[in-house]
Amino acid sequence: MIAQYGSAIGGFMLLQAMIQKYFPAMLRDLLERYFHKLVSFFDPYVEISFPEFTGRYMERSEAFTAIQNYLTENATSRAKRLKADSVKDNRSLILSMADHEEVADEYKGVKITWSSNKIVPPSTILSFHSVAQNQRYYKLTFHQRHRNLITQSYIDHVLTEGKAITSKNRRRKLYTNDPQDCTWIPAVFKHPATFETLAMHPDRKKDIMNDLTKFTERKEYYAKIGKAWKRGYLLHGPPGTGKSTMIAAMANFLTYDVYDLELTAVKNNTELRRLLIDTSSKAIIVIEDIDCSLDLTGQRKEAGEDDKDKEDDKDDNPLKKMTKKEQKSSKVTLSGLLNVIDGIWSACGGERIIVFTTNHLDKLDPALIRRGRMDKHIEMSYCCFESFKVLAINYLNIEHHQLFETISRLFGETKMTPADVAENLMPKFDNEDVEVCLRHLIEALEAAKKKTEKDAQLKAKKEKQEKRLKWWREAKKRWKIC
Ligand SMILES: Nc1ncnc2c1ncn2[C@@H]1O[C@H](COP(=O)(O)OP(=O)(O)OP(=O)(O)O)[C@@H](O)[C@H]1O
Repeated sequence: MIAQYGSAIGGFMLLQAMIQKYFPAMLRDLLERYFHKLVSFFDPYVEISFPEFTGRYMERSEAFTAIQNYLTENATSRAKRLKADSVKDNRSLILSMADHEEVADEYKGVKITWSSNKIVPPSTILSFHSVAQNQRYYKLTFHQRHRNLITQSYIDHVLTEGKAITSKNRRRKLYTNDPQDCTWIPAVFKHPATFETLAMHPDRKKDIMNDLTKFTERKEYYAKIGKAWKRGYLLHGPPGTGKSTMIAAMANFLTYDVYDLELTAVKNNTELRRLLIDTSSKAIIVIEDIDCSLDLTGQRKEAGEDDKDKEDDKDDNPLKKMTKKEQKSSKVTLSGLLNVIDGIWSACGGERIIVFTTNHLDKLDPALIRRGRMDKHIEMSYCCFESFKVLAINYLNIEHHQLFETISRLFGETKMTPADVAENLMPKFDNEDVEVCLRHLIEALEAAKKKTEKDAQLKAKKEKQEKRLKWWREAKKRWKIC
């Protein structure tokens, strides 16, 4: 029997070799086509392959990655042979189907089979072509009577879900601009801030989250109204009120990358444009302390402000001097910045959020922050009792305490930034008790209240003196007293 099988296989291989050698290519194609038709007549199953690399330059297929993630999440639990593919956040392994493994999936009552396959290269010599051949692919098999459902709906469902999982699992990046060669330097973005841990009134947080969600869902709307798919946020408020924390919370909420743009390190408008074009979609572009970054108000200076600048130059503070020097070495102008925010360049790339932060809203040029450019102005203000409750959960893990009443009253009487509140709430020693931390905060609030009262008295005294001086000057003029 073995001899018979051997000779049959030998005969078949001889026939195949003769067909390949002597039959013209066209005739060979025709034979293959009829052969496949004959096979499909007896086999009602349809197969679709999704290779790992596609295109002329063999780029990694987005569909392959999406399917891989979909199967990892939905079907891999049923596979018997798994492969640990990569490490997620250095904590857990991502398991995917091993090569030549099969799993079943179900969609609207229809059974579908996915198999993971690999084309083994004929030779081990690595060349461009052998890399192309050494690729994995997923094969989708289903009965031909479900062809419409699978091609028109199931594949879309798999790709959409897979892409959502890809973006959820993706390691996000924090980019900073390199002053030497006008490129972005990436680092892994791992800021733990979320809207849940952000100290702010819950209603305001909800409003911001709704605004962000609406923005991400409005691709078609932006296209319809002929606007680039971008939104500007202006975060303003005193130092330590959580502007940077808010940006991290936004990035974590949207799962976007962050591009931290240091304007003083950008030489001119051309470099600025190049950097902005280089950002990916799903990105938050941040310019912190925009009032200190550049002399963007220069074009609208009022008389007398130049003298003030000269006085500032005389200032001994090295930090202030350096900022001025850096400002002078950068030739980015207000119009250059406005152009990248909402000019023709802003339409390059996909969804993007631009965030400016400032401690001095009044110092900014109105053109820079007008609605349409900076669509949403968010005031980051001093800590209120609602914000304190979030910090109490974050730092002390408590939702209520008998001292909350005193703290609530003190928040109504004085101002303290969330950064200062957080600092006072943080236990100084390992075994420090909750009450001790709350008492620290009460002491700090009372000290702040006293200081505010003293400052108010001094201010009132100064105002009174100025008023008297003014009255005296006018009186001298009126009665011509020398
Ligand atoms: N609203 C807040 N919610 C939670 N933590 C906060 C908040 N505001 C400040 N903090 C805490 O204070 C620290 C400093 O806050 P952050 O850097 O976000 O303030 P900022 O307004 O950006 O300050 P600056 O204007 O000086 O850059 C943060 O690391 C965080 O721990």
